[in-house]
Amino acid sequence: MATVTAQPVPPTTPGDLADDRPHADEIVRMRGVSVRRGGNTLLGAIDWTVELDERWVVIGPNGAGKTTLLRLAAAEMHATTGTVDLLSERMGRVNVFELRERIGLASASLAGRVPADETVLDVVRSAGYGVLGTWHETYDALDDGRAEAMLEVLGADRLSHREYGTLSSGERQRTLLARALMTDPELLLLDEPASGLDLGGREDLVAGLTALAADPDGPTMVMVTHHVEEIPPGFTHGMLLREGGIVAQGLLDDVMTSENLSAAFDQPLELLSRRGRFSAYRR
Ligand SMILES: Nc1ncnc2c1ncn2[C@@H]1O[C@H](COP(=O)(O)OP(=O)(O)OP(=O)(O)O)[C@@H](O)[C@H]1O
Repeated sequence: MATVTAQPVPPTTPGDLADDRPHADEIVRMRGVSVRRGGNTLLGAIDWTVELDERWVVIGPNGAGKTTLLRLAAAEMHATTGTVDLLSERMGRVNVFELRERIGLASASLAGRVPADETVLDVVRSAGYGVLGTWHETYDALDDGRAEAMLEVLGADRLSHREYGTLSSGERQRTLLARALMTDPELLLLDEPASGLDLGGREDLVAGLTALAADPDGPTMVMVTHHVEEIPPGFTHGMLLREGGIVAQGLLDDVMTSENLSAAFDQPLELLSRRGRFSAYRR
C-alpha cells in the first residue's frame, strides 16, 4: 500500500475560513489538503486550483491517490486536514447533495453501483434527479431528448433500450459518460474513462473529449488516467502524482516531460509528443 510522510498541515481555524475564500473562477480549490485512513496518508499535503474552463489531466501509477483526489473534487469524501472549495462552496459548510447536482462524475465505483436491470436510457436520464436507478421519477420529452442526444454524442444511441448489466465494459463507460454530461455540469470529473475500451473506442472517446475541450460552453474538466496516450488534445493542465504527493502540476506542456514522468512512475521513461498526442516508452 502506498504511503507518504505528509508535511504537517496546520489545523484550519474559523479565522482561516473567513480570510481564504476562493474567487468565482476557482472551480476547485484545495489548500493544505490531506487524506488519512487507518494510519496511512493517502494524499497530502495538496495545494491545487482548477480555474473555469481549464481542462486537467491527472496521471500517476497505481495507488498514487488519483481516485482519492477526484472523490474530494466530487464532494464524495472529506479531507482529513485542509480546506476544499468546490464551485465557490466550502466543503463542510454546504449541502453536498445540492453541490453534487452541479458536478458530473463518471467513475468505476459509480459503474459498480448501477442496477443491472436498468435500461441505458434510464441510467442516463436519472442523472437529472440525482438518483441511480429509476424510482418514482417521471421523465418528460425534454429529459428523453437530452439523454438520447448525449448517448448519440458518445456513439451509444443504439444501446438506449439495452439493460446495463448486459453491456460490455466499453459500452458501460460510454453510458456513464453520457450520464455525467446529462445535467450539463459545471465541473466534469472522469476517472479512467478509457479503461476497458478497445482501440477504436479509445480513439472515439479521445475525439469526443477533444471536441468537448474545445467547446467554449463545455464544462471545466478533470480526467484521471494511467496512460499518456489518452490525453485529449486541447487539455490545458496536468498533474503528476506519486505516493499521495504532487510530482509536478501546471500547464500541460511544462508538466509533461520525460523527467517528470520518470519521477512519477519511478523508472526511466521517454515521452514523445506528436500532433498533440503523447506516448511514452522505457528508455
Ligand atoms: N479506506 C482506505 N484505507 C486505507 N487505504 C486506502 C483506503 N482507500 C484507499 N486506500 C489506499 O490509498 C492509496 C491511494 O488510492 P487511490 O484509489 O486514490 O489510488 P489511485 O491512484 O486511484 O490508484 P489506481 O491507479 O490503482 O486506481 C492506495 O494505496 C489505496 O490502497
